[in-house]
Amino acid sequence: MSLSFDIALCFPDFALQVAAELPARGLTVLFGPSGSGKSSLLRVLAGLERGAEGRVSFGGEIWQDGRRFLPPHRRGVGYVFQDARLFPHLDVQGNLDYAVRRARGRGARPDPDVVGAALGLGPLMRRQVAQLSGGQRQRVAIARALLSCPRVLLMDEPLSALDAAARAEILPHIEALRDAAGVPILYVTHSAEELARLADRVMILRDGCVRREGPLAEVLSDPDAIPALGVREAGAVLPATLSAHTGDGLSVLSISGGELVLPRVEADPGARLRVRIHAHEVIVARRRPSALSALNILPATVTQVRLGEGPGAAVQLRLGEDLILARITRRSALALGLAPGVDCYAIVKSVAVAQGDVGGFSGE
Ligand SMILES: Nc1ncnc2c1ncn2[C@@H]1O[C@H](COP(=O)(O)OP(=O)(O)OP(=O)(O)O)[C@@H](O)[C@H]1O
Repeated sequence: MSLSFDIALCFPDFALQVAAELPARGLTVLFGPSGSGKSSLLRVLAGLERGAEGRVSFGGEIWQDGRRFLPPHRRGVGYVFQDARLFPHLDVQGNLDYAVRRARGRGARPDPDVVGAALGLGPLMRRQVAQLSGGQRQRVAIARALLSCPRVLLMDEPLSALDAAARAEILPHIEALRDAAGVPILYVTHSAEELARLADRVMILRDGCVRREGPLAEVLSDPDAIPALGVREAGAVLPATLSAHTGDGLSVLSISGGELVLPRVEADPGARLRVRIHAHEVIVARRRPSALSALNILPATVTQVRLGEGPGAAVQLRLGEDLILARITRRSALALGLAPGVDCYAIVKSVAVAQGDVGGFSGE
């Protein structure tokens, strides 16, 4: 069942006005600068902002409309915060059992063993909360939210308090959760890496309003989305299938526009993946270069060119059925005569795609 809302919330110095419909399953990333209203929107949906006006409904059930207001505990929302907020006097099993007890009578409950396995909690069940690392605590918090049988899962920067190693450890678990949870997930982050790895859909908020909303591939390949993502972070995400590993530490991925050779990707041949290609790592050539160190030289066609006000230009390229972005200088875009319809080559260094840029594919 989908979650739809059209809400307004006014604080003395800030106004939030957002309307959207989240599909029945899949993960929507709410992305935007600090103070754009991301947490406030989650709080409204959870029923934690009595001052919010407008309408919120889930499937056919009205959560909020005019004077009607369903309190938080009757909405069936799972909430994961930046800090895990576990019960410190219980072990991991005790924390999960609490969620299972709370969920009683709320319909189909996920199997605790399956959730525990998906989040890698098996060996941790008898540990006290104080004996867990930050990443482990967050995994327990996510499992607990799921076992409470939520109809919607709200995750507010669940990885922001963790270091890079803990984030890398937990991201594959959230990918698995996204594909298995079967409920709408709204996930707040400032991180373009989490956005690229996890989102099925993206909603970019700024100053309390939605600036852009749509499927991940569409938003990330849009030159207009670059300012919202930041020029160093912008880049498209391509679906890929791992074809083979080579003897010299590389992996070959098949994409709709050819093959990508990357540093070894830890997955089995046949695995469906998504690969993020940073716009500033793509070089554009009008002729196929030779004697070049870069391993990926892919035939492409220019679909859009946006000249910036400064020295930069954003070029959208079609590679097979997919779109990628190249961020080059305005001078190069003009010198090469790049314009929609022009055939060219997109050149991507293998090592420009890091481990964190390759994630599990979501069966959208
Ligand atoms: N209870 C409140 N009373 C008054 N103003 C508030 C209240 N809660 C939030 N605000 C204001 O609303 C705006 C949006 O805050 P919110 O926490 O939703 O932003 P955010 O996008 O989640 O930011 P961050 O990424 O820093 O967490 C901010 O200007 C904040 O100061």
